Amino acid sequence: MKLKFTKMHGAGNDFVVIDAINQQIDVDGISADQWQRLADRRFGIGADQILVVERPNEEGVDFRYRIFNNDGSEVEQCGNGSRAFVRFVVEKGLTQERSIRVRTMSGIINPRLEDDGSVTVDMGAPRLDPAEVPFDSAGLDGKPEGEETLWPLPVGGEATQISVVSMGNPHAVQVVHNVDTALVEQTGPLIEHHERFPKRVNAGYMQVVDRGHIRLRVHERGAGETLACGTGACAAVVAGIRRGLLDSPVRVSARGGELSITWAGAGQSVYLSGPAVSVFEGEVEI
Ligand SMILES: N[C@@H](CCC[C@H](N)C(=O)O)C(=O)O
Repeated sequence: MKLKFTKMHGAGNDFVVIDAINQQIDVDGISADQWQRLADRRFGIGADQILVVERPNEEGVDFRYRIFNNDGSEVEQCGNGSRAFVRFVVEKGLTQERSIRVRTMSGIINPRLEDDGSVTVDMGAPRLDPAEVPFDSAGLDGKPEGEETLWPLPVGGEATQISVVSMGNPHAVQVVHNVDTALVEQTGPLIEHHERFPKRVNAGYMQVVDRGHIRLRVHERGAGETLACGTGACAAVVAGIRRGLLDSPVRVSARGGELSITWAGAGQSVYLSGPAVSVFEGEVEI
């Protein structure tokens, strides 16, 4: 089967975007191996995630957005991808609107393409109950810090203090002194596969620069460390505000670019802003 695709990125988090509206594709018939090959940087196009654009099967939303990590797993949410998504559907003429409602596996999000080409996304409210992440906290002695609970997660023989946040997808966030020297490659995979996270987890490492600025690295579930993670940025800022370390809005410096996060507190939506760029188009055999 031949597929037309667009290669895009948001702050260096890169995507293969596939239009499954104008192409007849049996998305559920594509195996994890085939997604992996498409995303492979040597044998395929190369991407952290593959994003599929579909018509919704319900009223009140404009599109259905499906997300596959480069290990072939389908996941609930992708923040940077949602910015690429709205840019793609506008540029391809799939909508006349610049603000759209999009169904993901974990709910409805609302990305808006601004006149300067940047995108702001209403990502919905964070879910803060550990059971919703999901995180198994049974028997762990969580310590309150501000409105947040810090959990002592044993990682590589050390008790790492983590916050757990769901942005539709699961995140474990820790504060580090310096992101450049944080042991992301070593501990990221251990946290991702930790037995306390039954659906695995994205592991975030946040350095607080000041109350309105963090530096962030994220080892992503199913993709390894990426140059930026949109939901990871939302989760880190939510955790930082709840711990009393940050005030909204917060600038997030990732290795691939800058994001901005706004959050007014519990029960409120998190807003993610940043770039979305088309790189090239092509056709691939899968
Ligand atoms: N890059 C993303 C998140 C993609 C999904 C994640 N790896 C997961 O498995 O939950 C973002 O920008 O949010």
